[in-house]
Amino acid sequence: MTRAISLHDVSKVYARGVRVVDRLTLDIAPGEFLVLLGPSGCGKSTVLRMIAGLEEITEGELLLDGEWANDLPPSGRDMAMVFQNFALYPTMTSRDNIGFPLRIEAPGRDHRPKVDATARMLGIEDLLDRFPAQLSGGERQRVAMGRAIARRPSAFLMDEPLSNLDAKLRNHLRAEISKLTRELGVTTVYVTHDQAEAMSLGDRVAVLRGGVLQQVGSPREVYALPRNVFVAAFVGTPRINLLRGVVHAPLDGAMSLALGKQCLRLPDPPSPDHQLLRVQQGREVIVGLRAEAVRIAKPSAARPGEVPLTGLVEHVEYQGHEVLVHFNTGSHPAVVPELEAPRPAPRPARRRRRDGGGVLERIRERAGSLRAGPVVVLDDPANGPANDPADGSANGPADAPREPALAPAEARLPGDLVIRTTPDIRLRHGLQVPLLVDLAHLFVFDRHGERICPAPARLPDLAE
Ligand SMILES: Nc1ncnc2c1ncn2[C@@H]1O[C@H](COP(=O)(O)OP(=O)(O)OP(=O)(O)O)[C@@H](O)[C@H]1O
Repeated sequence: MTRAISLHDVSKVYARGVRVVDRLTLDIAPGEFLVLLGPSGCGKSTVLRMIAGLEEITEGELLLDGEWANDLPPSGRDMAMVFQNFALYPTMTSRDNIGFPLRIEAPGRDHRPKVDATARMLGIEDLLDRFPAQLSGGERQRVAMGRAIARRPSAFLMDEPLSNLDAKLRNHLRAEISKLTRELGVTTVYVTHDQAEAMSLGDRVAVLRGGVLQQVGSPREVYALPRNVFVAAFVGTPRINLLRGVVHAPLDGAMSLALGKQCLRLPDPPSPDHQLLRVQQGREVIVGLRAEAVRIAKPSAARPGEVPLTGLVEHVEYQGHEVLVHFNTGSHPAVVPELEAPRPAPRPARRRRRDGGGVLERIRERAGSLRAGPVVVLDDPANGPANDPADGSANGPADAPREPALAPAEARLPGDLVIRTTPDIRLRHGLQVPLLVDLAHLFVFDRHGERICPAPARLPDLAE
């Protein structure tokens, strides 16, 4: 049996009033492999523990196969957990460790056939008589998996099960977990902060930031259509290039995105997606370009939808099958605080507006809190607050400057634009190189980090 797991508006507040999970809604289908992805401390394990019944739910409801389950004891949930620290009993052999949950469930019965079948499935038959201290990390994790699988639970809850293993073993076990859970057809919720792991394992990936769900979708969706700058930057390697830009939308000519010393000219007439950028005229935005959105080629080689740019080579990273080239294009990178800082910054207190608070403002403030603070920081510590020519103080709280920058831009790698190319192209430091940007792969985010191009599924109300 496999089960549906639903979380509706679930929050977790710890003793001292810290809200670590904030109104999380997620429906996980029977047999689905869902990955909870996010930086350290964003609340992933807390969500998993609430599903397991190891942590009380402060607000909201948990439904298992449609039945209210907030107060169901862990033993009544028929779920198995696998942790990152393997959690084996040191004085038991692998056979006894795997058979332990079976003995608890049905004492006195002969569980050898089930234990043997599980060991065969995991390829660990020859390890059954060893104690944990006589096993390698990978072998221990296989035994831990065996213990979770043996009693055929209706759901697996895995909390970073591979993070204590080396890279090669991790890749190998990742493939095994994927194969195994698919064969068993059991609903799996898997926690990780490793985006590559999330992308390769999940049917869907739920990205969390500061306890707030940012986006849930297939790996392809979250990569190709990230809802905000945080998701765009968290998913994909090398990290997406995020550049500060300004929209120029004259009434009688082509629109363009100014990127520091250069600009990207948009086609005229504009595409429906680009047309939506008109309302941003004069405003600062964040331009997102993945490494594959830019190629080295002369303007004369441009295909439809490609526009020129030039870059000065600052650093070349040879990776064997490909080369990452870091260019200086004269633009300014946008900073995403949680991705630059080793630990997420504490959630700052919300600032009160000087001009008092009406109902509309309170609604806006609540919407702001759903985003768990600014996703991106455009204020440059060196140059003072970002200026926004179109945006006077009258534009309301949505446009008001938010909290100051939390991470220095100096922590970044050299250059402002990283692109991927083939190893046969020889480039040296200091060379000026012609580039072509494929506008089909251009993202534009508003100054708060929400995607505005390609157009989001739900267009923001212009009054918001
Ligand atoms: N029992 C507790 N009491 C108070 N705060 C807690 C408790 N357990 C966790 N937290 C806090 O809740 C937040 C979320 O923790 P959680 O372990 O869910 O994050 P995570 O995303 O799984 O992080 P990691 O990847 O580092 O394990 C953290 O700030 C953590 O310090």
